[in-house]
Amino acid sequence: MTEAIRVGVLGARGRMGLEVCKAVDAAGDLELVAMIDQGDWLFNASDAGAQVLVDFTSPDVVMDNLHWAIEQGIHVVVGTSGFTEERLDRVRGWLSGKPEVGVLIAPNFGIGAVLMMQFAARAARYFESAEIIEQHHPRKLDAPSGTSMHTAKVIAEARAAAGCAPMPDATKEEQLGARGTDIDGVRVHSIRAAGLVAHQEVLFGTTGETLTIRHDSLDRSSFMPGVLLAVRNVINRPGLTIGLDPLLD
Ligand SMILES: NC(=O)C1=CN([C@@H]2O[C@H](COP(=O)(O)OP(=O)(O)OC[C@H]3O[C@@H](n4cnc5c(N)ncnc54)[C@H](OP(=O)(O)O)[C@@H]3O)[C@@H](O)[C@H]2O)C=CC1
Ligand SMILES: O=C(O)C1=N[C@H](C(=O)O)C[C@H](O)C1
Repeated sequence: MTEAIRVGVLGARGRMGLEVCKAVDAAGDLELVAMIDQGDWLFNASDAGAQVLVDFTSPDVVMDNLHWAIEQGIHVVVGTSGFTEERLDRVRGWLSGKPEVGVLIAPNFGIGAVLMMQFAARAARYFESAEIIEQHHPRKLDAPSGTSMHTAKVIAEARAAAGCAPMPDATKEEQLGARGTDIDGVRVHSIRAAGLVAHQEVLFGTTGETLTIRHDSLDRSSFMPGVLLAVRNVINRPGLTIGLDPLLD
């Protein structure tokens, strides 16, 4: 019988961390060996022999955690948001000194959310306008969401590759924030309201028609199949993997 993969969770007492601990614990091929949260010693994870760390902490601390794990030769699955191109380049730099280590960073582990981003990229070239409306629970620290920023990026790349003209928008006078924020030329609007979990609409428009692509995470369990898929694969994927797409394909 193959040995279980030893997994440590960072942010283990948080909303996502708790769910990940339950999911890892319930998986026969994985063993939960470390639960680490604010104030705990990261070396608890290496002392426990963790082969993979799962990070759901905060954008403020995730880079330090990642750097430490890569230095220790521990593979990492990251769900924490806040990854700019500059941050990704820093991770690539750290990995160049540890080529055997795998890091998988996904803006969203929901399979439906991954498909929503793929569908949005596919639709992007056929519409004059594209705007994103993301909605989350009010305890979320960052806006716009990592998912919406990644979606804006893939839409912008698809539009640039197809040579699309700039989106029409005659706005001349704007109250601050009325048109959302501009991410790679795509407007992103962030809503925070009690009762929500994680939701996103991508609204496309062109002459005489609109297309709305919507995804809803109604419960944090929606992220778990994607997280477990990443944990099982990251040990055989040295270097940096961004998003779940290569694992699903
Ligand atoms: N990629 C995806 O599919 C998803 C990503 N996310 C992202 O995951 C992140 C976490 O979200 P969520 O679980 O809702 O947030 P929470 O605030 O509920 O959880 C974060 C946890 O991390 C702890 N923490 C803070 N600093 C450290 C540290 N240095 N080491 C270990 N633990 C630490 C926090 O402790 P304390 O509260 O004491 O600060 C808290 O318990 C966010 O960036 C969110 O956007 C969320 C859902 C899905
Ligand atoms: O904080 C959250 O809850 C979520 N964060 C991620 C993001 O910023 O996109 C993923 C999902 O939207 C839930």
